[in-house]
This record gives sequence, structure tokens and C-alpha cells, in this order.
Amino acid sequence: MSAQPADAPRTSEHSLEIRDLHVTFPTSRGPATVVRGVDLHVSPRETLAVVGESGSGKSVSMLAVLGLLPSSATVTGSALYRGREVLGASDEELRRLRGPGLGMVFQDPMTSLNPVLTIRRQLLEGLVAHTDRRERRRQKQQLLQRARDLLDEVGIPDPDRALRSYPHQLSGGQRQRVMIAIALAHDPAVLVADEATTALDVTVQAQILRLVAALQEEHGTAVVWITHDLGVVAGIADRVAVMYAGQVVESGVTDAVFDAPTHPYTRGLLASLPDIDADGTGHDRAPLEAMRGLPPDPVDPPPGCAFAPRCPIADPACVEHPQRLREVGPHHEAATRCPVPEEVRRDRGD
Ligand SMILES: Nc1ncnc2c1ncn2[C@@H]1O[C@H](COP(=O)(O)OP(=O)(O)OP(=O)(O)O)[C@@H](O)[C@H]1O
Repeated sequence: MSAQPADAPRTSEHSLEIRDLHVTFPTSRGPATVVRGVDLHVSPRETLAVVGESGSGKSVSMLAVLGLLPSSATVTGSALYRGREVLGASDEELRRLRGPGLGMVFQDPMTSLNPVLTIRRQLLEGLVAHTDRRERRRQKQQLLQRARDLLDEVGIPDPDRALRSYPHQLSGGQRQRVMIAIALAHDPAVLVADEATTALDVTVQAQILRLVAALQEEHGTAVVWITHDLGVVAGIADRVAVMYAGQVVESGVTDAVFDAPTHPYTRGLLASLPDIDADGTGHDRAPLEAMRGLPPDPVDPPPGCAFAPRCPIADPACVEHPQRLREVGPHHEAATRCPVPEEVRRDRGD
């Protein structure tokens, strides 16, 4: 991975602040730039939801920040974690930063947990990562107790049994809880949850969401939810960033984005949701993929607004000129030359 490291800590009020992030992968057809100038930030106790259809660059953005992309990826821009630059940091620096640092709960615990290691091994690995060898031996019992406490904290009913188990011996919900425990073992300032709830049934999903909210409150953790699911967003996110074709096309406080969606892509996403319950657990939602057409080819992105080829109201200027995020309301930005819709301005009393 290539990026420009910065040495000294800089000031940032945010737990994580990403600026002008670009990620390019080599492909047989040429370089594919799948993240194109992303800016995101999240503060202590805040929940940011990053939403967008499959392939929009949500996961790659966060993997870049966590230093988890293959070395073939070219990464540029800046990511300040507690004011410290993490893009381009050495493995050693990243290990140090990750504990206490950034925690990640992956899309599918069945593939992120090692199937041939017990939960005890996997959880202790997280715990011992930042303790030296002598300490480690001396503290073995203490670490085991910490592992039990962590499992207890995430609501595993019999921590000792869980510690002896292999991943396949646990239910999907329990595996998810173990993943959260492993992430918490690093006492992260930022927890990144990547589609963490998709494989779970609705009741377990709601329990996991409540669990993360409680942990967030207690530990002051900032949470980034990466999701397709606008129902989840409405219920839990303070702010939302909508990604399309490697760019943030709209962002703001959740109510502002839901009440006054301005980018035609966001408007399309919301229009495809027949109903979102006030508590955000609505299940009548349609998948994002329901929108007509396909996103652009990252090897050959269009010069103008990336959504223009699919946009029902694009004009030639949209096709030709790129759009930057601009303020469209209080705590609300959109990358579009579309005017704020008339009905929205009326509702806002503009
Ligand atoms: N290692 C890689 N090499 C080449 N291309 C990659 C690699 N990893 C991801 N990509 C591409 O980057 C783009 C963005 O992928 P990413 O996983 O970030 O999308 P996403 O928005 O998180 O989608 P999903 O919700 O399906 O995970 C996709 O086109 C994907 O094919």
C-alpha cells in the first residue's frame, strides 16, 4: 500500500477523520479507482452510517484506514485516528494503534473467525497482542478472566463453554457477539461494523444493535456502520453518508438526509423504501439494487456526476462536470447541482 505518512499528531476533534481518500486496484483492464476523494468523520459516542449499494466502496474505504488492503492497492489521502495519521503507517505502528485502537466487526463472522481455533485462542490472541511475553505468562489467568468478562459483557450466557467452542458450535448471533468481544478486546475508540447484522434473523439483529449502542454509551466508542440497510440507518445513526461509485454523494445528520434528500441517488434510495418504522426496524424495505441501471465502471469513470447515466433528471452539464459536496441545509451536504427540491424548501420554510 502506498500513501503519504504524516509524522506528528495533528489536532482533530474526531475519533476518526478521513480526508480525500482514494483507493486504486490494478486490474487486467487497467487501474480501477474504487474510492474517489472520500471525506468522512466520526466523533466519540457518535454513530455514522455509511450506506450505498454493493461495490460503492464502503468496505474498501474502511479497510484502507485499518491497513487491511492487499499491498497491490494504492491508497492516498489522510486518515487521522485520534489525531494521528494512520494511512501509510508501518505494520508495527498500526499494531500499536489498533490496540487500543480501531476495532472491526466483519461482514460474516463465519469467515472472519478461524474455524480451526477455539474461541479462547482467538479471543486471547486479541488480548495478548499488546502485552509482552513475560507479562503474558504471568497474566494468563487474568487474561482468561478478562476473556470471560468480555464474553459476559456481550451477552454470551455461558462464557466458559463458549471459550472451549469452535465457531461452528455457536449460533450465528453468538458468533456475532464473539466478534464484537474480539473487537472490544482492543478497547477501540472506533468500532467499524461491516454489514454485521445481515446474516442474522430480525430479533437477533435488534439485540446486536442494542448491544453495540449500550457498549458505545459505556465506553464512549465511535461507531461506523457499513450497511445497505436504510432501515438500520434510521434507527441508530446520528449521521449518514451515502456513497455512490466510490464517492460520498450526500451526508448529514440522519433526520436532515431522510427529511430533505437532495441528491437524486439518495432520493431514489429513499423512494424505494415503502415504509421505515420510527424505531428503524421497518422490514418493508426494498433492496438498494432495485434502482434501475448499473453504476459506472471504476476503470473508466464518467467525467461528470457518476450518477448522471442513471439519473432521471440529468442534463448535459451533469454529464460533463464533476460535482463537489456543497451545503444544502444545516449539517447537510450533497454533491449535486440539483436544486434543493421545492417541497423540501417549503417544509423547511426557506
Ligand atoms: N482486492 C481487490 N482487488 C480489486 N478490486 C477490489 C478489491 N477489493 C474490492 N475491490 C473492488 O472495489 C469496489 C468496492 O468494493 P467494496 O467492497 O468497498 O464495496 P461495498 O460498497 O462495501 O460493497 P458490499 O456492500 O457489497 O461489500 C468493488 O468494485 C470491488 O470489486
